Amino acid sequence: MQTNVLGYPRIGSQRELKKACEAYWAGKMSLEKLQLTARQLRRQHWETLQQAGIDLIPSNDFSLYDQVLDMCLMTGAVPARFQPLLDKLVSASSPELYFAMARGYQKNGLDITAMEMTKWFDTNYHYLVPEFNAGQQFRVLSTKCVDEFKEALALGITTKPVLLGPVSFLLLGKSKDTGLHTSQLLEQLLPVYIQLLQSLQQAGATWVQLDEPCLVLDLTAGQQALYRYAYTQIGKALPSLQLMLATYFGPLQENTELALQLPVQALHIDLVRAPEQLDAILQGIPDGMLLSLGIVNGRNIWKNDYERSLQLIRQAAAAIGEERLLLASSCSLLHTPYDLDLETDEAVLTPHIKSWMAFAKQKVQELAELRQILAGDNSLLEANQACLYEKSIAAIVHKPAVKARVEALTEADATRQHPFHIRQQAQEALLQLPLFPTTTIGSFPQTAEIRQLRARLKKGDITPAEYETAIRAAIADAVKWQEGLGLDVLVHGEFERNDMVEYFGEQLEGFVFTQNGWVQSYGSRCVKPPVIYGDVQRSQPMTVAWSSYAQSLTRKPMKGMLTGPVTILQWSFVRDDQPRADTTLQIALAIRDEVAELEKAGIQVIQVDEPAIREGLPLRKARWKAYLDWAVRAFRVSVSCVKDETQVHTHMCYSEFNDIIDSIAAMDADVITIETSRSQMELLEAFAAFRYPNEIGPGVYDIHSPRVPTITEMTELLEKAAQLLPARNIWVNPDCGLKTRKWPETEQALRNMVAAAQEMRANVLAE
Ligand SMILES: CN1c2c(nc(N)[nH]c2=O)NC[C@@H]1CNc1ccc(C(=O)N[C@@H](CCC(=O)N[C@@H](CCC(=O)N[C@@H](CCC(=O)O)C(=O)O)C(=O)O)C(=O)O)cc1
Ligand SMILES: N[C@@H](CCS)C(=O)O
Ligand SMILES: [Zn+2]
Repeated sequence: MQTNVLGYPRIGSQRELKKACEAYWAGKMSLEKLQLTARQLRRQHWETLQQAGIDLIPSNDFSLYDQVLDMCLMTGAVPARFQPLLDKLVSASSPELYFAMARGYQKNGLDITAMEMTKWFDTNYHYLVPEFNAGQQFRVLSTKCVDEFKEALALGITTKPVLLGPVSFLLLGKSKDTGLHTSQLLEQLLPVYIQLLQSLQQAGATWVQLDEPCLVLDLTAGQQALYRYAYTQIGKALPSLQLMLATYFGPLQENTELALQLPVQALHIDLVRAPEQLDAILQGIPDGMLLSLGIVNGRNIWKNDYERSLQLIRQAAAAIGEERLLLASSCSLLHTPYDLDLETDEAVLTPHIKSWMAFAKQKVQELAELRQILAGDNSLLEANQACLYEKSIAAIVHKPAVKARVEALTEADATRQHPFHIRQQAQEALLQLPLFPTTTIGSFPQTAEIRQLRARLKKGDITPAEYETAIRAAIADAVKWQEGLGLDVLVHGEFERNDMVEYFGEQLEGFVFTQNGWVQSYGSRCVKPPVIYGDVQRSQPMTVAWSSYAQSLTRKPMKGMLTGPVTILQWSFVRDDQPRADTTLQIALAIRDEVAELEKAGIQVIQVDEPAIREGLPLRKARWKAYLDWAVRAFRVSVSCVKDETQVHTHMCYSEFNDIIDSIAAMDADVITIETSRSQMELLEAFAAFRYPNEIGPGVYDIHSPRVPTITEMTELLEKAAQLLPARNIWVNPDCGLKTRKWPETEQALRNMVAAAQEMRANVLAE
């Protein structure tokens, strides 16, 4: 049986790629050095996989920024606004155009906005959204996949190039012209894919993996037909190239027959997310097609349950024969950290919990071990079973009091004392805010100085007291500064947080965190998801001291700032021994305790961020309701303990809510702040059509760009909002937190934002 890895992390075990890219962007590293770093990383990854005995080693899974952006360059799908950079493109491998598409370009008299970024399926990874126009032309502009294949070959490693398949590439893209459906472009796109595949074959590739994750979505008959057309054409053009069609993140369901009919040599299926699909696949798989069994979880950090994997492998082997099977990761390992062996500090990750875990490098070993077990090495199986059994009964995992508290939850615990219209009056009386009140989403710039403070604290170079004094000083500055700008509801700035999820994970029982467990979120930005291993509870206040201190510095309302239960769950590595809903309710109770304590400490406005609620939505519509029911309930449990006059905010970004607006309303937050500026308030139409009753802060400027929005731009957006919603319900705020921004642009942008709100107030008075 062969082993197969769909993709490997690429940011570097010490985040070498992040550091190199950021240094290159800052003009502190040469292009040659950046390219050398990238080459070294690719080599390390290939050699790691080779040494583990993996048969199908991926290439072109590496990316300087994003694999979908790479595909745009390989197919020449460059949006027209980048034409000036395309015109002066010296070499296809020059990254100026590439990084401009990812990050925008404000140089040499040009001001070009970046491509839009959105979530990669239900993960916390973000890809750049391909943009297509009516006159779209495609051509091979970059030969990255061929270059990297040759690079590995020169090292003596024959790899399996990985490309995002043509249909998913189009379906994940966006049409920029009304009347154009991205699917209409397939015919023009295919010759470019065929040319790339021919070049790969000429270079010596025998296997190519085409990722088609859209096959696990609800597809229309038209979209299904695209698959038939695309793969028939590719199959005809390249009869002797072995294609592996890779599906992941869910079951094929009604697309099973379609996938099995496509003229490909192998199909990869995700048996971690969807083991139930194996029966149907085995029944329908045509003679001669190989099956890659995705049994090692690419989305989590727990050791594989060998017994369970072996059952699936044996079932498949009995049906179609061992020689037609490949043992594989469920999806790319991009979503897991590098190497558990780098977790050496036992005070951070105890050896006990560490013994239950596997990162990317260990997962690759697991594939090799499964093969050894199949060849008769029972000791590996026994060791694995002993470890998993010990984990299942470990006293540190189970806390009966936590389970009992969740079970005792009632509807009243998830319901505020009075309906919104009564609360709104109480809050208006207490807070005395002007019309169009201004606020920000929570974080202010996480400068190098602030991050270094934390790094020095970790190293023991400064004491906790010195750290606290420095963070308090940053908060005091931020409070004064916000008062100076004239903002109405202030924030403390979140300077004490490394990350909005990790910070809570570090303080809650039932969580552990890691030293090096970095995972790419987008481009050079990484997150270190905490690990939920057991029942969750709060043993001490997590934010109250910081918020109370900030409130003590001002008479204006200071927002308490928390991350919501669904987002904490979604952005952590979760335990795999109980339903996600149960874990979320445990987190909700911990947040509820914090909310109650903030209120007791005199905080009148409390924001509970839920940016990941949309991302957590199941990929198939049929499963939405069940998810939304528990997700909304968890949010309500986390905030419903407060008095009517305590104003509960929530915040969401990267969100397309049009089809879940009723659930957003059911969360019953007094105020919701949302990302809307890039879509020109499009989202508000859904809120208006639904007659969304509570208050809304539609983002009036994009925080992903250093660009400072003008007052007029923001008043225009607010005018649009005022046409759709009652003025009484509108807040004025940016799209999201400002942690990735620098202070000078933040100050100018917020100054303009306050001026825009003042103009809106004056207009209302004049009417
Ligand atoms: C809102 N978003 C978030 C998502 N997921 C999260 N878990 N958190 C989020 O906020 N998903 C959706 C979006 C994604 N957006 C972002 C935005 C920004 C980042 C980001 O900036 N990440 C940082 C890492 C943050 C962090 O953990 N910082 C630590 C450690 C910092 C560090 O690197 N320290 C240095 C030493 C200090 C120095 O010299 O500068 C070191 O260790 O070498 C901290 O602040 O303490 C990033 O840099 O990538 C992520 C997602
Ligand atoms: N309060 C967080 C929300 C990010 S989604 C912040 O401001 O960064
Ligand atoms: Zn946000």
